[in-house]
Amino acid sequence: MGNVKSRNDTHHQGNRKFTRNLSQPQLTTTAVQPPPSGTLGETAQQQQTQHDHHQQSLKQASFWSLGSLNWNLSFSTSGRRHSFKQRQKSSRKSFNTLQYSRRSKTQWHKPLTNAIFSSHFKESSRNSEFHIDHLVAKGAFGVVFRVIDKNAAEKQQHKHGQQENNTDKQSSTPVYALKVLKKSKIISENSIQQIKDEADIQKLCGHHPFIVQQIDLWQNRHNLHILSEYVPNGELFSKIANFSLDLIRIYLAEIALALDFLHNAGIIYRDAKPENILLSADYHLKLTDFGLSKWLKLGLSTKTMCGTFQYMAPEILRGEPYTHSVDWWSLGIIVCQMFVKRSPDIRQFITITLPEHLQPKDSVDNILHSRQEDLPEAINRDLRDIDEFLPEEVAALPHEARDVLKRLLEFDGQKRLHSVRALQKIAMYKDFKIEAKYLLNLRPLDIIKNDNITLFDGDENIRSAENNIEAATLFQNF
Ligand SMILES: Nc1ncnc2c1ncn2[C@@H]1O[C@H](COP(=O)(O)OP(=O)(O)OP(=O)(O)O)[C@@H](O)[C@H]1O
Repeated sequence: MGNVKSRNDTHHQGNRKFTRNLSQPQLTTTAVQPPPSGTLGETAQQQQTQHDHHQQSLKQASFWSLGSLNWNLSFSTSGRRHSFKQRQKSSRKSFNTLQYSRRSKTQWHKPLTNAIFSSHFKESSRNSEFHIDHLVAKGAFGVVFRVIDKNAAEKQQHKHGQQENNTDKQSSTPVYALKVLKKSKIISENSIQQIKDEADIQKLCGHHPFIVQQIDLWQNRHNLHILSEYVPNGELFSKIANFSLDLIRIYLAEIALALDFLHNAGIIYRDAKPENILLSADYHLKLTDFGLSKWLKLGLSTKTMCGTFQYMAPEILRGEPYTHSVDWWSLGIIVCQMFVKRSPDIRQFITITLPEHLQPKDSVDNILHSRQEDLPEAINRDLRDIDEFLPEEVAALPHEARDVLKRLLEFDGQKRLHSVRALQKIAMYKDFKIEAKYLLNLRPLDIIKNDNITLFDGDENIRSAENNIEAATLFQNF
């Protein structure tokens, strides 16, 4: 089963926040223009030279220089975004103020747009220091590339050149993930503070072993750049087809440690889902994307409605104030998906709690097109019993698995399991230490092999030169 197929599994449906399909080129890049045919006064030889140059460029596409790209991105406003945030009035006001201040101008004044972000993003551009290796993903505000540090790569080549006949010439290539965000999109979506919080939070917490580390931040005229460590094995469910109890025990503990760390640092994460959980080289987990995270002291509550529908806790869907325990609910949904490859059916629940304009379209359509007598009984009442909501396959799971699911997917946020300390005490973690050091000494790959777990070949869409050209094209036209 390939990578693409896995995205069509039930537990992935309607939950993507970016497109990875690079198979449909849209426009040609500025960096690699096809040779102009029959330009006036051009000799056949000149045309041939240009053509050869073009072919050469195609071959070298895996070494795109960021500096050579035209950074004029255009964002589609119709693009689906599955993580969402209901904006607060106070921040909307500040956006309006910004709009009025530029009313008479046709373009953003460079110093103004730079100044908006300069507290977090330095102005010295580092773009020319990196080659785009390939497009990793397209997110809500920008794109993520795998990039290579040119200088470090050259130094390494030089070193290898001196180590003739060295049997092991392979060493780690200096690669990073570069997230490029369009400033105008951030401003127009009133997300300036959100981006700054994202940068601050990742900077503060990135040293945690199960959180993606931030390396650097900078801006140029049009874009913001977040350089992070590159996590090579992709998203959790894009790579792993099925999970054993032993593997789930490790992965649940790792994400629990990351969330607990954030919570104790005064941060609520609010977007725990498989797309934001990446697999490192040795198949440990790393949490990424702090786009919905917010500074919130442990014990305090907030009420901005945000997240990804499938993973949002009942109290958020009800529009009630909520606490850090919403992250543990999301973790429960992910663990349920790992156990039975299905999500709990939250649609009935959403229908009775979300205001109509916030309901996912398919669920509203399903309801509208159903005859009254076909509507599930639960629609007209509140769901209270967790067994009504969990997939039926859960009943066949071992006791400790059912136990952890019920504790994480507790409807009452206050009763819900919401700390590593509490997790450590339950049956699933008997004789198992939920500590980073202990976990890092375990080898998930051994478990994957021993338990006959299927790994998807996740890199098929990003390796060829053609796809790298499409990556640059997509980047330009995004
Ligand atoms: N450091 C990284 N290493 C490898 N892949 C990464 C890294 N960071 C992000 N990605 C990939 O890029 C995807 C999008 O990244 P991210 O979620 O940060 O972007 P985004 O614009 O915030 O997306 P959205 O707002 O739509 O959730 C991730 O789901 C992951 O697949």
